[in-house]
Amino acid sequence: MLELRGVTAGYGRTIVLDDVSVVVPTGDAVAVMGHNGAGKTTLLRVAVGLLPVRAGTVLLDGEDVTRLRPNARVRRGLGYVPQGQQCFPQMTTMENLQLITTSKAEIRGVLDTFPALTELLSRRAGLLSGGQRQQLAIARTLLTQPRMLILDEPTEGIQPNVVQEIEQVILGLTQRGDLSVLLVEQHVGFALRSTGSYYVLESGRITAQGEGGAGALDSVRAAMAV
Ligand SMILES: Nc1ncnc2c1ncn2[C@@H]1O[C@H](COP(=O)(O)OP(=O)(O)OP(=O)(O)O)[C@@H](O)[C@H]1O
Repeated sequence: MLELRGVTAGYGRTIVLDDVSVVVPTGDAVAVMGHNGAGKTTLLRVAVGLLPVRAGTVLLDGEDVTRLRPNARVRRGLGYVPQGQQCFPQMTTMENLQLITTSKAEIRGVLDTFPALTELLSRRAGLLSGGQRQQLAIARTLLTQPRMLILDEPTEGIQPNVVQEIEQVILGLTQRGDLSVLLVEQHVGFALRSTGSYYVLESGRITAQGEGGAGALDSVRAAMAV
């Protein structure tokens, strides 16, 4: 379980998150939605330890990790896929995976989740499509064996015709049951389909929260229209 409790954080003199609390229960998937600049990425950076809090606490499986560095949080089971399909472009798909593990069994395991990558193992990551690179970025993070996966706008910058492919992959991950997922998304319909509960973040504050599913669409749209 990941819990952000009363978190305030920002950059320089600017406060971006103001007393924000979010809970991702073990095995569940939670979406955070909000307009551009609402503070979604900042929230994830705080969760991962890339940005210190000014007030509040970050708990991972009940342990206070607020002062722990990102690598210590990764060792405790946190996996982070930042925006932008980040991989090493000059290296092949396989080399990108082998930077995380040389275990053939583990790589085979992750390729079962991303069969589209199997055909692309010898292709340089820089030559993959955005959707393929996103799958590689998620696959690399899964190889670190996270219990809590944090995804920052995985469908951003992906061609509309492959967004659905990414959505299916993420849906599979959120339904695995052994993985908790915190997902930041602008595609409200997709975010609600793939998660059990949601938060709306606007101007650094949580303005709505509830259970996910198609029934929540109107409430979320109303909260985001304000
Ligand atoms: N490194 C930084 N230094 C200063 N201000 C920043 C920095 N990163 C983000 N901000 C500001 O913090 C605010 C929140 O940004 P953040 O990226 O968290 O929002 P977001 O909801 O993820 O937006 P988007 O959907 O556009 O990614 C914005 O006003 C942004 O300009």
